Amino acid sequence: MATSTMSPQPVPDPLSMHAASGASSSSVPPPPTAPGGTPSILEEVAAAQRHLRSRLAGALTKPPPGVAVAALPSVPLIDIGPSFDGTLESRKQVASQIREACLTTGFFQISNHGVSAAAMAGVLKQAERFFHELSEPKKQAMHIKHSALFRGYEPHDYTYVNPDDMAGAAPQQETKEGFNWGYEEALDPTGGDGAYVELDGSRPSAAGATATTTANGNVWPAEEDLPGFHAAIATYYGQVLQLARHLFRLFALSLGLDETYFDGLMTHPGGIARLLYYAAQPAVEVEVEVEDESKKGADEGEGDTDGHEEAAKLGLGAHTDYECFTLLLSSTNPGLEILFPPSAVSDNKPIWRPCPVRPGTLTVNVADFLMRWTNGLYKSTIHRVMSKPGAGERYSVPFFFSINYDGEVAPLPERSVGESLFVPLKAGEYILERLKATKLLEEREKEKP
Ligand SMILES: O=C(O)CCC(=O)C(=O)O
Ligand SMILES: [Fe+2]
Repeated sequence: MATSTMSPQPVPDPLSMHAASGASSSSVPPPPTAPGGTPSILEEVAAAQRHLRSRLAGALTKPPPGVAVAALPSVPLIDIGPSFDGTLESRKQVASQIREACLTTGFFQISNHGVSAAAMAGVLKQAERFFHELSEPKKQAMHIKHSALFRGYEPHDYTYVNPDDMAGAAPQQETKEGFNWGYEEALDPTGGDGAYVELDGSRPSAAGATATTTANGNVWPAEEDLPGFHAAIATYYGQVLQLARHLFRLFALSLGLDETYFDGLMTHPGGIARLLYYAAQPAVEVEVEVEDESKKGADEGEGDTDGHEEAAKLGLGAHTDYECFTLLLSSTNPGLEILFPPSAVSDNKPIWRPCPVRPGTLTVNVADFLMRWTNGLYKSTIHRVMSKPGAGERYSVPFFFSINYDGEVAPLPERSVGESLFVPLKAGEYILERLKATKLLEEREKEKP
């Protein structure tokens, strides 16, 4: 079991906290006071699950009667183009918009981000080819059960991002299928610093490499099976990785830190990425409720007033992400939903809202490691994917940006985030434990020594 290096301290419920300064304190309970002892990452994993469960209980799926969609929280769009113009002034101006989004929704979308339209279209096209053109035996040969690091092909029912979905009276299978890979120096436009370590602290070993498995444990389809696949993935990954480094400098500025504050922690960053596929669900006949026009949404991709929500299938269970932040590219079919925290406008209940579809943008969300590092100041917000009948298939490419997995993280300065309640730990240890918790219980049993 991975445990963090820490002195005995209470275990805060990381997702229920608000920071000493600046955080929006939307009905968050105080952190539980644990009786002495050494808290472990496993306890934090359990706390995250408890938080998820409590937020899901009583969550609204529709605006309360009489509340206009426009009055509900949404996902801001930030034009980050000016942050590339070479002036600190412009970078600070973009950083302050990022700060506002991180303090409130924890989600924002970015335009003029520098990832080329060709790279985005290319990786989405490869996602389609992977799930439709590669034979079942070839996919199964890359099954993630062969990887200690969750690399390769993930059938829809092997992991449950919300473990509660696999248990209880009404277990719900996710519809998603995935293909996962991680950081490699060969995919990093900077070439890295030669010091990459994996989630579990291991160093890539050439001994493990084969024609389709790289030294760091990534598994790729053979070139003859999907010509051009690897090249398109590498192009997109390189661009999105560099964008993530740029964004992390803006995050540093947004926290009132020097913009190079995190630089030494992203020389060989963790960067798991996935191709995700949500199969189309056949259209069904539904009674369509006639809505009051004034309640209709101004957001793109609303799509939640069409009466199909009851028949929707769970694409990916409700969860928060684990790393620092996620950069998500998706096809134009809607499906991503965000659980906004309780507020007066939603009767003080959490409320599910669709994430707007804004072609050409990338969606950014704060994840749990950054949330705990910022002492709860930046919000890691629950989200899920629902596949609605007749909405067509959906592809997405999340990129989960982490600092170097072996980077020991000290609390951020008190002037930025208040007096931190979090204990230092290594990013890799934390993320690996969160990933393990998504595996089917029987799979975890099998792995016990
Ligand atoms: O497919 C999507 O739109 C979201 C994916 C996601 O939230 C995840 O993989 O963590
Ligand atoms: Fe996610």
